[in-house]
Amino acid sequence: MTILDQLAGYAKERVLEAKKKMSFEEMRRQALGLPKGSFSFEQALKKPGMSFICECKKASPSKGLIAPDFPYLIIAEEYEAAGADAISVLTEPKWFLGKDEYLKEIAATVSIPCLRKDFTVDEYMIYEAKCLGASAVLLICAILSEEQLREYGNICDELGLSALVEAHDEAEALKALRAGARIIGVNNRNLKDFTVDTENSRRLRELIPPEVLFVSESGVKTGEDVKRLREMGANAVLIGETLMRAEDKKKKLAELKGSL
Ligand SMILES: O=C(O)c1ccccc1NCC(=O)[C@H](O)[C@H](O)COP(=O)(O)O
Repeated sequence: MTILDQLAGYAKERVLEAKKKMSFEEMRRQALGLPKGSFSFEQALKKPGMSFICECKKASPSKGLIAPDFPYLIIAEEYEAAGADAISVLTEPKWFLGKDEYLKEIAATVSIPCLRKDFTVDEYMIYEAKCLGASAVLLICAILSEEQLREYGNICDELGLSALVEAHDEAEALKALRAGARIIGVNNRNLKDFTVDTENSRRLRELIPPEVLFVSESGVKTGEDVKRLREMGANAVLIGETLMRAEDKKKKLAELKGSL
């Protein structure tokens, strides 16, 4: 069983528990009662040049504990002040030590869009993301059928949320396109052995039409990486560990933007 299977299996258990606290009907009712979102995440990625999605992540399956102290609100404010275009907030509790509260508080504090970075396995999680203040959710091709990608994309459209549809290989990128994805994230991390190769973005970029926003995820460490990804046509980079480990996040983001 891959780590993704385990993450998806546990997400299904979490949804069952969450539904005991608030029913699907009630969660949906509350989400639909909120003002429709303005697809602000998608808009943020449409600006000319490279957009930066900066991640708040305490731990991960591949790296274990990354940030023992995790002043998530300060980190989010630093990202915003440093010129991040959007913030990715991990809410998965077991392997990433994330919490829904992190997203709720960050989204209420910053004015840039927030992505709920979690392992969406049920439409309940999309309505929940809206109630937590997210502007976008992650849909992973490896754990969702094409039909689910399409259905969940429609729910996002109804709520005004953006869907970042994640692909790891050619077959998944084509599946995302068939399902109507408007933003495709290519993960450079091989989730079987955790190796990272940003060339994965180059391989898949060619398959994805220019009108579909292209996000390169994972393993971005230097300004040179960012420059290379921009040259290969990425609209945005999603950066976690490099920023989380940086003492001075403003300086690190400036460095990453520097060579553009
Ligand atoms: O990072 C992991 O170990 C991981 C394992 C299994 C599923 C997902 C995983 N990471 C999620 C991410 O997509 C990254 O947090 C994100 O792309 C940022 O990556 P990085 O800049 O390398 O921290």
